[in-house]
Amino acid sequence: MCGFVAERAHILPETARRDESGQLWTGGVPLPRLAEQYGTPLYLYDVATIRAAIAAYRHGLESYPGETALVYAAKAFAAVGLLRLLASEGLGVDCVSEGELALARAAGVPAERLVLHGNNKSEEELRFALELGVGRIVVDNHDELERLVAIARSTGKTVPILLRLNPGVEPHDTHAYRRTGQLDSKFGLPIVTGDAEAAVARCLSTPELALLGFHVHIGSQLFDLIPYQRAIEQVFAFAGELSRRFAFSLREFSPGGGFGIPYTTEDPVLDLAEATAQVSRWVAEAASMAGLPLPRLVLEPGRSLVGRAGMALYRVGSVKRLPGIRTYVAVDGGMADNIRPALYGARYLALPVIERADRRRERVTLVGKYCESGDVLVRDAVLPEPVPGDLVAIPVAGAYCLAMASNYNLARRPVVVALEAGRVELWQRRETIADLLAREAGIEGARYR
Ligand SMILES: Cc1ncc(COP(=O)(O)O)c(C=O)c1O
Ligand SMILES: N[C@@H](CCCC[NH3+])C(=O)O
Repeated sequence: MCGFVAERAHILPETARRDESGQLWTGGVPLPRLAEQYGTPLYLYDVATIRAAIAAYRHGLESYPGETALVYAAKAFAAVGLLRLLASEGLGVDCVSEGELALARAAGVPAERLVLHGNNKSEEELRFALELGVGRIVVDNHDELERLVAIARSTGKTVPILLRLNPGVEPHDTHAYRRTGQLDSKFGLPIVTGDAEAAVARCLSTPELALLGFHVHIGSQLFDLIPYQRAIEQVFAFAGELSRRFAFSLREFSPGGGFGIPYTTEDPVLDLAEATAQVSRWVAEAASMAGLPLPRLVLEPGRSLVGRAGMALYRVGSVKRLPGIRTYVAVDGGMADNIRPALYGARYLALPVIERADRRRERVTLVGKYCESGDVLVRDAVLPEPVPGDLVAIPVAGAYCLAMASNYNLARRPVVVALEAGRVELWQRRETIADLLAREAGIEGARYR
């Protein structure tokens, strides 16, 4: 691995390297060849990086003296190929819609390893989840609870649930849009207002509901772990209190997901194994302080399992130089496949897929091809003086890029491949124009060519 890759090792997939000719490789595959074969924009996933992240979580969970489980938050990125891989590694899947549930089942994830989340689950979603026999429904609010009671009564099923609590803890080190633990949030039953307790009482008086425990998720892209500690303390103090007053025992607890990952070389780095071990210890301590037996501990990471494994490849199509102002380098993707810079001001690095020692380096603004001035991928990319035809890679594109992709300007969503030990596995083909037209009414049989 040359210095260029070494300096960026923690934001590149684990298997990334540059060969002597300057070509970037991942998973034993030369990326220029990959782009040639599958076209661009292309999203690749390095399987070794995903496996390493799972191993780090498992290692951290060894610090917990009770039963544990890992559940992947599919909202970060969902594809059958990925969910199959995760299921084969023993993970469950957190879903937030019928679509995600269906995809997970299609991938063969056992229903009992599925968890249904959401702050406004429809009756159809709840019924579908019960039909599948999902392992947990995480109830977010009173209205949902009543909906679920009615469905459970009509189907005669007992529903295994967790209550999502709002611990009233605000993580400050992330974008406001990614905070969920504060009282002023649409998510969860607040402890402080008595809503959580009312929901527990409702569950305990409803034989169709099997209340197994509590869930909290305080936010995403978090590096400071102290808010986790405070949320865990809140939940266990509440659970301890409940267990003294009701026939309630906390059998399961999930502190959700949310661990942050670096996107650029300036971002902090959280050691996943250490952070997991820390949270595990806090949960064990909080249970002991509250005089409760150890619950099953369920972690629910999304971004930190797949973010670093993913990389986007684009091809430059036009270069516009405004001397003294800036150089716009436009690639063949942009905000339709990665809305994060526009939505959160998220920062990324751009790397040349082929290093060109013969070209001077130029600071440029990497933009997409969509009809929005805000369609900027990287504001201050440094690349070998770009020309049309160049390939550009954006690392750490594995989470919440394609997951939030749109068909803006009727863009076709990119192809997705997984790379491992020199093998390429197609996870999702590129969307076709026929896919885009398929939902249109009144054009059956019409030709577009
Ligand atoms: C309930 C829940 N669990 C898990 C996650 C995964 O979070 P992250 O991708 O930050 O690990 C999210 C997303 O923020 C979430 O809302
Ligand atoms: N989509 C967000 C995070 C939200 C996590 C889901 N609750 C991101 O890209 O950072």
